[in-house]
Amino acid sequence: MTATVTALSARDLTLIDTSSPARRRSQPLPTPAILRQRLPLKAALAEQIEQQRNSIRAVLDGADRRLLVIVGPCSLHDPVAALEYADRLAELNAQVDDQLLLVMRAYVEKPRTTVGWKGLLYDPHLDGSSDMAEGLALSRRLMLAIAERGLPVATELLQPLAAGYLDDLLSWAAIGARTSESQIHREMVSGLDLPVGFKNGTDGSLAIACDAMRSAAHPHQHFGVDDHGLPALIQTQGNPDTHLVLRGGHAGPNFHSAAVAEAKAALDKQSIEAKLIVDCSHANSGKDPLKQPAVLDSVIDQRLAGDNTLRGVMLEGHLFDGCQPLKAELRYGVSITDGCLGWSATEQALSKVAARLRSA
Ligand SMILES: O=C[C@H](O)[C@H](O)COP(=O)(O)O
Ligand SMILES: C=C(OP(=O)(O)O)C(=O)O
Repeated sequence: MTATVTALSARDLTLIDTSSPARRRSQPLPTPAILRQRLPLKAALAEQIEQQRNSIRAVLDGADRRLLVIVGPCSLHDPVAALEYADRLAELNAQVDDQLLLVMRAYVEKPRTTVGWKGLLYDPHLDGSSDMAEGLALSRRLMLAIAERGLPVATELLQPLAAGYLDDLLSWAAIGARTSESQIHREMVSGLDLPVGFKNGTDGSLAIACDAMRSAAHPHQHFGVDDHGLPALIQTQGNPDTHLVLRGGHAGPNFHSAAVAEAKAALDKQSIEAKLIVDCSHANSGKDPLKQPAVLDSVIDQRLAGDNTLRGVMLEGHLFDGCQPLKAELRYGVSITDGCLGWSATEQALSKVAARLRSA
């Protein structure tokens, strides 16, 4: 029976009448194994990524006193602009890496409050054609290119079925505010060999992220698909490298010292060590990207005042300030999802942080 199933090729699968319900149609995609084979991760780059994961772990554990900075576009939509951003970030990295551990946001999946463009992985031509086979390949190519520039790659893992196409390239991942409470995401994290941040809920709830960390630290047995696209019982070992990302909530920001103290108390209640990342964007900036440097400054003030549980920050930055609606004529280097801080303000803000930390 197993032999029959595993012998089916992608072409055979297209010939099977799956009697799709009227509201659903399906189209085969390459499996994770096939995509990884087509766009392989070479041994030297795999070694670099392993070292970068360890460096991030060391910062989060407090063994390395640098500040983790996860920075980059809200979403990647234009490969040329994404790589220009990566080149600039790699250049900045050379000047600040004594104080900051820079990681580039390479977000190819976007969770939507209702509907909207769901990211490069889903719709790489930005026109609703949903060429997901190309989206998967392009996402992998871009992440490889960013990693080849020496930068650690971060992304949000939104669709667990998509993780297997990309997770070997990641040094850090987020579970977003809309999915931290999901058992399926917690199970997935439990099987990932990389540091993962759980965001507080969109309503500001810390408890769901604390529960998520405890769940993801455990081994799980769960339903999934293997690298060859076949249904599988997945058995995970538990992930010890998770942490809380404070992103604010409906009631307002949660980066001020009182909110940070509240987060630490919530973690302490569940006996989880506090290793905090503050997302300077989203509800912490009231969705005004230009307010991110002020949030960043406040985090650095708290760190310099002695709070060494603040181990990292996240910033949404692109080549130019703001955002634009997704339409035919797009401005180069401007986000098509949440507003971002432009490169010059980002560079200035991060250079200032490095200088402040250096002279502390
Ligand atoms: O960071 C991105 C957005 O805040 C998130 O994807 C939700 O976006 P939306 O509210 O525009 O759908
Ligand atoms: C969607 C994001 O964040 P959050 O889950 O906090 O809304 C993001 O960082 O792109």
